[in-house]
Amino acid sequence: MSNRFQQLMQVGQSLWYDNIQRSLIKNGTLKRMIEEGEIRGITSNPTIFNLAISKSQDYDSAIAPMAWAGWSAEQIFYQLAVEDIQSAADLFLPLYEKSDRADGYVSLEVSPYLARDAQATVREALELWKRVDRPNLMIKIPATREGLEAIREAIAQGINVNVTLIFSLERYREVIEAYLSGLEKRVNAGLPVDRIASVASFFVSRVDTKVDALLEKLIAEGNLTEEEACSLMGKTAIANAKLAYQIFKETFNSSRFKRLAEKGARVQRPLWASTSTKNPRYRDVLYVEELIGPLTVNTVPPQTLDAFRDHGNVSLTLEEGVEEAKSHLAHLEHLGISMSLVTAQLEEEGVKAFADSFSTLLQTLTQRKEEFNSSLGPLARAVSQRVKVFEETQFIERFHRHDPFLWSSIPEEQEEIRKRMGWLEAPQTSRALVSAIEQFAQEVVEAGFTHAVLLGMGGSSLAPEVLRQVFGVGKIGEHPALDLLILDSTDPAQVLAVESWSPVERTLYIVSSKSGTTIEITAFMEYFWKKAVDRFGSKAGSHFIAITDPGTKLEKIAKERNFRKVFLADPTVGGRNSALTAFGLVPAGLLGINLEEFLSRAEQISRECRPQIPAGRNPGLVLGAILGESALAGRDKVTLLTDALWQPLGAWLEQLIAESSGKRGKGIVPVDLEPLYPADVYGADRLFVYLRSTGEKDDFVNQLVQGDHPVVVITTNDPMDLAGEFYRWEVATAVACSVIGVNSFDQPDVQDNKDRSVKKIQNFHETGVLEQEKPVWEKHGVQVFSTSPIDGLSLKEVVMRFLQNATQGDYIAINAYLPRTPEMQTVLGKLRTWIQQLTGLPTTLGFGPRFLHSTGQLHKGGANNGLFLQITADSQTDVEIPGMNLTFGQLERAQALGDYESLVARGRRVIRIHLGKTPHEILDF
Ligand SMILES: O=P(O)(O)OC[C@H]1O[C@](O)(CO)[C@@H](O)[C@@H]1O
Ligand SMILES: O=C[C@H](O)[C@H](O)COP(=O)(O)O
Repeated sequence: MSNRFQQLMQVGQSLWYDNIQRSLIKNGTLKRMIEEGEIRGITSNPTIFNLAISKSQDYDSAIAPMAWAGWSAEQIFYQLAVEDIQSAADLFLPLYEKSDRADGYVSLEVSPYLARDAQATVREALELWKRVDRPNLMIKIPATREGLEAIREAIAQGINVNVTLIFSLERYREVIEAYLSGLEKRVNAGLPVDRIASVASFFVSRVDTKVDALLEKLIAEGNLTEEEACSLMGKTAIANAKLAYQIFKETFNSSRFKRLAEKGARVQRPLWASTSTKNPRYRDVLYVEELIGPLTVNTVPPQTLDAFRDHGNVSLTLEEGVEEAKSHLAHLEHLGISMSLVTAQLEEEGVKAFADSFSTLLQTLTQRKEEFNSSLGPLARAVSQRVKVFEETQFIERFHRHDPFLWSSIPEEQEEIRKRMGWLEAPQTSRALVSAIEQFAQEVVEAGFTHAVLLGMGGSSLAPEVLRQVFGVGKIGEHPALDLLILDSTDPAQVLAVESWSPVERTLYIVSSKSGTTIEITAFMEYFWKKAVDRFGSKAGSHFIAITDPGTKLEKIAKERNFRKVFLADPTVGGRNSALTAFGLVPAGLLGINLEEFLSRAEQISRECRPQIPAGRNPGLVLGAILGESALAGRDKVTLLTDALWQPLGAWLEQLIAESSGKRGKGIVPVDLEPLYPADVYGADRLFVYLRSTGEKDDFVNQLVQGDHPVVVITTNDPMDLAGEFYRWEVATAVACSVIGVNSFDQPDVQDNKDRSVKKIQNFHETGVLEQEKPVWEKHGVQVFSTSPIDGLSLKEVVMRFLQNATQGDYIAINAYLPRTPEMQTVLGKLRTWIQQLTGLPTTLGFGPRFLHSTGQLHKGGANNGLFLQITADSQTDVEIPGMNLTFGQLERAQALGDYESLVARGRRVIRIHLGKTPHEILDF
């Protein structure tokens, strides 16, 4: 603590901060200021909140759900204010306790509209007291005539009161009287008074502003010399305050107060408010330096605090010049400046100014709310209705109780659901993993590892991939962290590409499988295990780790093979909800991400999703309402728009949304990385979600909104917010599934695909061929497979014929069993645009077998509104999978064929284009 702050405290004055702003709370500034001893309390008022909310974007993410839920501007304001006040109060709690409840208070003002209504003020004061629910809260009540009654009653009811807008000495006496009689009322009723705190905010600078102006007027009228006026200017406010302090001393030294003090009552400290210097000709710390004395508080705005920190002087000034103060005021009266008139006007103007600020704030909020609301366009009504229903039916309480009826009434499914809700608490429970992961990360970098290859599919691999792309490679202690590549393809070219990326002696292989039996992952493991054994012999295990559920086959293998480490995952969390468990956190730790901070971001949002929070303020719940209502309204294509930072998140969202929702003939179709088209091209089956950081797509979004397309904008720009997004979307997806009526936590149709592939492989082992139908079209080495005849002079024509089957509401999925290289993505991206131009329909692009663990479930289990263009090719090189009597190329083909058959079996519209050895550029129509 700097000397100045220490000295101030030693002479008995507490400095409070006349400022509140969400960013100060979130970014740790407030905590630091408290810990460094700069400030010992906080005051807010409607003007401060207006500034905080209207002039920043700090509150937008909180405003959004409330706006979508249809809340009024006033409801939104109180929610925001209460949140800030609660968070600030929590930060001050240690000081409150350490100072034996002398300091550490945070003030929240009642609505300025109620300043003339005693009863309504008390009602609101009690309501806010209850709602904020913090012992170190002070409710600010203006000291109007009507306010005095409210102050007395509020004190009598046992709440802490900061009496605000005191200007005159007469009113100050009345304020003290209200305080004392409020306490006496309690004592007479046999109630305790020792926990009641109160301050009387005596306004300072505004008095000078007003009196100085009157002095100027006297000069202008020729009734006062400039010299005399100058000797009077800038002195009235301090004189007034000094006399107020004398009243304080007198009253609280009285026997009346002593009787109360014996019962534990505390003095009502004078608080110097309005202490920023308004006249730039005056010293910027004038109203601090001149009012220093014991048992007082001075609340200062940021610029005054900065000035005091820089050059404030501390000496006991408050009791100096009391006589001069009296004669100063007498002099003014003599000049015809009536202090009672001045202070009455100030009170009137003060009430009006706060009411005006409040009105401006409500107008701003109304405007923001309308912007958010209009962005939902045709969905706005249904969404707000849905949130109301959530509130009425205690949806989120049931959600947190893991009530399976929210998703299914089938007993077996319910049993499974009950076991799959652990992710809700992951931001808290996963903290237990942090030190082990950090230690392990340190160990591997010290052992010389520089690369990690994660072998996983779907939920076990997509979160790590997003983490790598969003965060890049950080540091672990002094060492660079590991660079990370995901292998989630059985395409031989991709397996080889991963192999050549990773220097085998310095690569850690992470076998990541919840079930421990996923065929692709087993194949990858065997492939790299053999390489490691060939190279390191019995030490091969030290290059491998596993992340898996307890008791899986993988755990057993890992132990047998002496893996460097096995991280056991939480079995109550399903694969696609596992980002914040070991499946995401181990790779995150190896990338050098600060896990404590990462989890605390998730925790922040998880707190907003708790049952104690009103439904309309719950960001996950409201987003879920939007996704669900949108799907019910036929807008089942959730089209993801992203700024560069969040682009990688799309793939993770795709698997979460598609695999969770796409079943029983229903589902939400995520459309990721689709090229942008003019707004009028999109159909009425779209909901857009814009994951915004820099606002690159703001113009495009405006066009969409103007075109009446619903758009949800989520703005975050710190990579650490990824943790919160994982959580928000997990909640939202589960909620949306409940709205559309599907079980979010199973993937019934994935198994069918797997079974068919396994059967194909068995058959292959018996016959030596992978069984497939006859092509219905063939030219220049390219074959097309379909259940119905199809013809055309060229491949392009065949595809066009196939696409003629599409109608409004359909989507076209390109499912490519090809290596996921940038070149391939470009060619298939062009194909996507071509299809879109031809059909006007949404398109998706997935690489097999990766998408089988993502959108694959939706393709088969969702609504029958997909047309599937499966593409396969003969790989140029192939590689053996050790111990499986199979190559990766054969496995990939078996999976493609299984996928195709599974689609056909479900009556889906599908063709397979087999390119054979023909270069994929042929698809560039
Ligand atoms: O982690 P595992 O059990 O290997 O499963 C990988 C993926 O396969 C699925 O079970 C089915 O696609 C996903 O839900 C999961 O994320
Ligand atoms: O409690 C604090 C007061 O609301 C604040 O100090 C008023 O200051 P101002 O006169 O600078 O608006």
